[in-house]
Amino acid sequence: MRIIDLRSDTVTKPTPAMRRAMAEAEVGDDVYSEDPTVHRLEALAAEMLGLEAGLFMPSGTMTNQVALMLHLQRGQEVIAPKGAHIYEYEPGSLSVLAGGVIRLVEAPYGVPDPEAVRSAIHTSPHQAPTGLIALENTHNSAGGTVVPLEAGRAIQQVAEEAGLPTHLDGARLFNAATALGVAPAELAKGFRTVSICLSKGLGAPVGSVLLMPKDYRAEAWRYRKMLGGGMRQAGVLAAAGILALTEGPKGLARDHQMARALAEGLLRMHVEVDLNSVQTNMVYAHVPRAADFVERLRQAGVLANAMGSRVRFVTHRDLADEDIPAALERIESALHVV
Ligand SMILES: Cc1ncc(COP(=O)(O)O)c(CN[C@H](C(=O)O)[C@H](C)O)c1O
Repeated sequence: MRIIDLRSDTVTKPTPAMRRAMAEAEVGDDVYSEDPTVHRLEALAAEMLGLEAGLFMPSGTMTNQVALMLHLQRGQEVIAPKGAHIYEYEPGSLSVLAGGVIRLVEAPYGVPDPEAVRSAIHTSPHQAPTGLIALENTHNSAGGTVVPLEAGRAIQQVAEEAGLPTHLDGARLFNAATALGVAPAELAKGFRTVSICLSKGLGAPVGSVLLMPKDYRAEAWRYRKMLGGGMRQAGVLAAAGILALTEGPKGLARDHQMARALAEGLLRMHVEVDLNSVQTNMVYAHVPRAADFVERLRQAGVLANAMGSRVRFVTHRDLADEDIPAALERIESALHVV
């Protein structure tokens, strides 16, 4: 039986073209800044996102954490939307590495109200001083929801008035750009630092890029080295990353269509899904005893993740057209197993 893997878009495997590019990549020691393919990837990412410099890293957790280390002094606070990945799934790194604390603000569908952000900014000497405002686009635990341009701009305005920098966790920024029909650079505009993942829907096997002002790069490089992220002949990975940027976005609309079809199929089975939150390649379903249900799904040949009281399904490029209808059949059977 074909296993249908809906756990995450991180499960995407490199395409044959990526494997060829990896095998043929021109490489050098990137710790000595001598890998030409890494340089090409970083320059391409910076150009596509409209920021001055990029730094290639092994993961999105590392690009986020290096950004937090760049922005925060010890004891400072970052304001972020409730459910932010930097809080939920980067195991306390913010406190250990940047020495910071986090203040989560309500964020319906991943979009905080600008006034809620403004009122969360600390000014009293008795409180942790606010050092950064972070957003996440798309917002994973809100459902893979997008932060529209005007909403992002409004929050950047609040940050600017308070003299604060902003960071964008853009692990799935290209999904947001596809859903909104805008260029990724439009969504990145105005943020001091932007993290993008090559290894999710864009399909690269490994890696993320942190985009930033060029005068930040030396310090970011040092933090990456401090975390053990200095890589040697990383051009083998960067070659796939270049194809992820140039070819990956083309397939994202299909991922979103598959997620929509999955959500509508679940609703037909009376599974609780908020269709308004299905905006890109994720579907969160409220199913009683989510972990048990995910186990029954595994036995039926569908892989998904239990995220608290919800089950998350993520569509991606490696799914075949027939996988969503097949998954729905298996999900229905798993629903009726007592
Ligand atoms: C918004 C966001 N920002 C950062 C990251 C971290 O990227 P990696 O460290 O996994 O490369 C993720 C990964 N998300 C993973 C997934 O969705 O399967 C898990 C939850 O960590 C993310 O969703």
